[in-house]
Order: sequence, then C-alpha cells, then structure tokens
Amino acid sequence: MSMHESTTDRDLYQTADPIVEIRDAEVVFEMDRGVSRVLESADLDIERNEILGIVGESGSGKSMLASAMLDAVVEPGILSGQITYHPDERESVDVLELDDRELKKLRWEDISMVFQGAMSSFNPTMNVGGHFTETLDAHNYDVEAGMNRARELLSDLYLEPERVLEAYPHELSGGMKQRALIALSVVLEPDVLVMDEPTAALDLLMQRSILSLLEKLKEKYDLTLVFITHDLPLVAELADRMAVMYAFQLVEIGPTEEILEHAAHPYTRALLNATPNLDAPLSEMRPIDGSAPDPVDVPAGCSYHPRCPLADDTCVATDPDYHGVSESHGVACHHWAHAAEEIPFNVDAAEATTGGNQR
Ligand SMILES: Nc1ncnc2c1ncn2[C@@H]1O[C@H](COP(=O)(O)OP(=O)(O)OP(=O)(O)O)[C@@H](O)[C@H]1O
Repeated sequence: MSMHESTTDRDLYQTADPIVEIRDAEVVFEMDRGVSRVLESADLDIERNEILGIVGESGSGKSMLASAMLDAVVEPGILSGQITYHPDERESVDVLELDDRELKKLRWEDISMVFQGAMSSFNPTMNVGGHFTETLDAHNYDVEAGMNRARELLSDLYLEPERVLEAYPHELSGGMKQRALIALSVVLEPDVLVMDEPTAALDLLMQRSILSLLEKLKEKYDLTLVFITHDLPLVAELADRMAVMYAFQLVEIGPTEEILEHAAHPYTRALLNATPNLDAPLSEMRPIDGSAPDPVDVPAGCSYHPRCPLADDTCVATDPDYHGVSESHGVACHHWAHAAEEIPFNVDAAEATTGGNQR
C-alpha cells in the first residue's frame, strides 16, 4: 500500500491541527533469514487533543509505529521517514534530527510513552517518590513544584499520594502501579501520552476504571492520548479516531464510530466480527481464520489477500492504494466499496456497533 499518490489521498490521514505527523515511516531489521520490514510506509496524523486508538493483531507493528514516533526503535532496527512534532500550530520539530539530549527531553516533556510491560520498569530498590524526584531532577525541574504536581496527579488517579510515594513498587497492586506509572509519565507535563497496551496486565474491572481515569486526566491536563492495543472494546469506548494495522501497514483510518458502523477493510470487518460484543471480555474473542504474515515473507500485492474472502487476481498482483470512504475515512483495499455487502457484520457485532453499546 502506498498512501502518497495525490492530494486526495493525503487528505485521508491529514488532520486540521496535527500535534504529530508521521510520514512514510519504515522500520527494517536486517536478519540472517532476510530483511524484516516491521513497519511499512506509515502515514498518520495525530490531531491535537484527540484520543487515537491503534489496533491490530499481535505482531502487526503497532508498537513499532509508537516507537517510531519517539525515535525509540530498538537496535538494530533502522527507522526512516519523517516524524514532525508541533508544540503549537506554527512550530515544527523534526524528531529524527534531534540529538540524544533533545530526544530525552522530547520523550518526557512533549511526547511521553508508557511502554508495554512498563510496570516492571520501576526500580525495585527505590520507592515511588524516588522515581518522581529522580525524573524531575534529571530534567532540571523544580522538585518541590514537581512533587506537588505528582501528589495532585496521584490523587486525580484515586491514589493516596503520601502512601504511594513512600511505597516500594512491590508493595503496590498491579492497578496501583499502573496508575503511579501514568502519573510519573505525565509529571513533566507532556502534550501527548502514548500508551502501549495500557491495561493488558490488569483485570477487567481495573482496566475500565483506569481508562475512565485517563479520560479525566486528558480533559484536566489537555492531553492528546494514543492507545496502542488489540482491545477493540477499549478503542470503541474511548477513541475519537482509530487506525487499523495489518501486516506492518496502516490499512484503515477514520472516526471510530464511522469505522465501527461502516468498516470498509475486510480485515477490520473480520476483527469486528471476531469481537462478540464490544463490552465483552477479550477472552471471548473468536480468532480470525489464517495467520498473520511473517515480516520476512509478506505476501505480494495486498498482504491480506491470503486470508481475504474478497481477494481476486488484482489483490494478488497489486498493493492497493488508499481510497476515501468519506472525507476523513481512508482504506487500503481494492474492494472496499463492496466489503460491507460481502462481509456482513454478524449479529453480535452489529448489535455491539449499533444498539446496546452507548459510545
Ligand atoms: N528487536 C526486534 N528485532 C526484530 N524484529 C522485531 C523486534 N521487535 C519486534 N520485532 C518484530 O516486529 C514486528 C512488529 O512487532 P510489534 O511489537 O510492533 O507488534 P505489535 O502489533 O505491537 O504486537 P503486540 O500486540 O504483540 O505488542 C513483529 O513481527 C515482531 O516480531
């Protein structure tokens, strides 16, 4: 898929006031068994103050996209493309041109990211308060003012500030640790908070309560939120827009409600049909037939063709361009216009996207 053919194509992933612009972002790993392209020509805007959900199966490249945004792709991965951060409408920062010191600043003070499994990144020998003072100190912030902000954030997240600041990581439950980590991630007042699988290690009740707390935090502190997840119900509930990844590419982008009701990519429709009910636990999801491609051996043409019921010779031969389903809804599929008709939502998915589930 290539998304830079014409102005019309660009309109599909461009937003009015982007805080981050990702253009033609690619990540490759040179492996013994060949070149592994784990992010392919990704084009995406993150709109100021939106909640964006990035969804897709495990291994589809979601974390790579997030790491690319912060120039944080692990060695020996090679990132190319253009990442631009706009602190405000008129200012532009070329993220891939920043030196180490500037990058460190960007990653805490502008675009903060909670990595997958980050709860274990707390230093077990340091109490939670120590993590806050160390972070504030490392960035030359006024520690006293910063700790006041930390206390306020912790209490916004329904934690007892003094108790939590004195506690060592092992003394906190998973949910408490996750909330303390969120407070730590935003203590230096970033504009954007990127969360990779923010609730994966938590039970369902804790997941939902953390999400509603994040929503509150977003309003109070004017944050832009990006969720990377395979939890479709989470995205349905929270995100203003969603981006769907399949095989290291963005295959559909648009307003969440529009995609839930009129998904135009066969993969998105399969993903929605695999979710029995957007309120149901993820464990009840039915798998999609077939398996995701190996990054060293991605099928030619449309990479979804081996699993797609609509695939024909065109799909085998040609990588689809981006098409506009509406002004703000784009899809990379040759057969997008017939997808809804050919792949109807099953009853559960239809119920979940139209009735029953108030979004
Ligand atoms: N250090 C690495 N070296 C080589 N390949 C890697 C490395 N890290 C990840 N990959 C590969 O990159 C691809 C995309 O991985 P990524 O973690 O972005 O997927 P994901 O969609 O976030 O998956 P998950 O939901 O499981 O976190 C996968 O095929 C993965 O095996």
